[in-house]
Amino acid sequence: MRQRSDAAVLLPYIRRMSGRMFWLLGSLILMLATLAGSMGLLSLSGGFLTATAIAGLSPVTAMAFNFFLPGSGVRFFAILRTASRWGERVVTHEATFRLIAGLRLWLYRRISPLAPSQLGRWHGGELLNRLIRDVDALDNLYPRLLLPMVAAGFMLGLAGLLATFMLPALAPIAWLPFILAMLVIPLTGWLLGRYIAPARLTRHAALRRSLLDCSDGLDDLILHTVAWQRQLDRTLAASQAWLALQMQFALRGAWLQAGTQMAVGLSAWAAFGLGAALLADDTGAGQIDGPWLAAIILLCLGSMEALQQLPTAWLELPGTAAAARRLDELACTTPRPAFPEQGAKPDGYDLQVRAVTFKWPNGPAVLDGLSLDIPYGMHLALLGPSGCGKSTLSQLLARLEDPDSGDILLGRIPLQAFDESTLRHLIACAPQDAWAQTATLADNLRLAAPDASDADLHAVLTLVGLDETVRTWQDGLETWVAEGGASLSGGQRKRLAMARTLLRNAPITILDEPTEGLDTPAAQALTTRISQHLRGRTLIWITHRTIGLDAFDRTLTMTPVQG
Ligand SMILES: Nc1ncnc2c1ncn2[C@@H]1O[C@H](COP(=O)(O)OP(=O)(O)OP(=O)(O)O)[C@@H](O)[C@H]1O
Repeated sequence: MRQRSDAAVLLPYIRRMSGRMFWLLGSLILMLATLAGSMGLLSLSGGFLTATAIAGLSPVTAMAFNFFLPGSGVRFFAILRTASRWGERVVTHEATFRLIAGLRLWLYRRISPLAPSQLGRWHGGELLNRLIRDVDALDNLYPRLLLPMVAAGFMLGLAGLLATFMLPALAPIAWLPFILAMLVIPLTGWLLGRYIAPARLTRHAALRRSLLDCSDGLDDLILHTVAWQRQLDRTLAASQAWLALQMQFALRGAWLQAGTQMAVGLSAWAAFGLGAALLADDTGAGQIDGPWLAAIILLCLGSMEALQQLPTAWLELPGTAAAARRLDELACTTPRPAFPEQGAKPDGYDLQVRAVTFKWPNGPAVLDGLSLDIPYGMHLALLGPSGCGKSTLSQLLARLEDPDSGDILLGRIPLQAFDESTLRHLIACAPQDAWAQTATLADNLRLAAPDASDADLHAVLTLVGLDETVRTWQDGLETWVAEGGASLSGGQRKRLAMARTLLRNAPITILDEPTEGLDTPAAQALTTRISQHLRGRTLIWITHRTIGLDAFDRTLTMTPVQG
């Protein structure tokens, strides 16, 4: 498939600026004022100093010379430059933060409906990279490229017009900074950055992935010395590859910057050479006098102020487009289980699985024509050998995935008819892999029920057999849980996730391997307690263990799909 051009990729991101027009316009006006201040200050000062020097040649002209008008002009430009520079920084930062925050929000909205298996396509580090680094890369587009381009185009065009009007012979030189800004720098920068800027981005992503693998798999990797050494070597190689590109990129940026400065310097010298030949003599013959010529030369030099951001911004532009492409890839993924905005209301809580088949993308066929009735209030134990599809069925029931064919009905209504919020209120599910947020224990529980009181939390912890332990901890419910639940034992993490699910008080609860990591008496006690607690509501209990199964209304043993 042909890759879309950088312009086509970036256009939608430029359109997204429209919501922040007020801030962007403010930023542009202040940027223009800063440039006018800087260029005016330099040019007027040059003209003023030259005029003062000439006036000082004779006492008569020195006495008659008006210092006050140009002096107040210099003061005006100096104050304008300082004040507008400060304002421009404040407003441009505000505009950028708002744009980037809006962009992040847009991206989160696009990816939040994606199923875990869809997001699982990306390495965790890669996802992080796209959410952080790629979004940040787009700030090159707004405050470093588009706004300075518009401001430079306007001011350098104006300066070119002014200089041409004052001395038409200087026109080719006076328009040089404008041509640099609008043509030479964009073209050279884009060509120089065409391959290196996107490669810099992908190498950085590779480095981040490798580093995250180091930290995520630290325990395992250290235990396998060879693997650890190999991982370190890989990370070091990724780091060196990225640094090499950084160096090349910086070098190209420096050359482009130096080339721009040299061109501006040469234009000032050319203006000096050409203007000197046209300088008015004592009799007044000639096209321009000394102070005006000095003003024009310094105006040429002052144009560097308008140009200085552009080389790096253009060099980075292909990288910015690459970042936008990577964001598009994420944002344009169609959510597989798509939920309606306004869904059906439940008419009873009986679950019916009708001839369901399911195969994971690039994976095995897991369910082949499965049919199952789970009337409301039934406690069902789901057993079967590892890999037969128990967790997959729970994901279909919770609508994290949709069946390839067949239907799942809740109160005779297909699951697809419910909006997400309604469905999540009806079916609570604790997946097999228990996850914990880096927060306090109470915060982790209140993810499911933000208004739950401490008494509610203790009650649900008692149910899962964790309350006694928590009460022995110095900070009790306020105990800090380390990243991914690393400060908890496997069994504690599991029970925390289960407690969170039970807090939801849903009519249907699915618990995947709830007794994993518990000894037999503890597993038996937990099964009995939860079964009693959920009596009258539906419970689907996925397990390998046969402990406490007499508490269930029905036991179903799944078998792997053949072939
Ligand atoms: N997200 C996924 N992407 C691709 N394949 C998957 C995914 N999840 C599960 N599978 C595959 O589907 C099959 C059924 O897995 P599942 O987790 O449902 O089995 P299970 O019966 O719950 O196993 P266990 O008792 O070991 O938890 C397995 O072959 C597994 O490799």
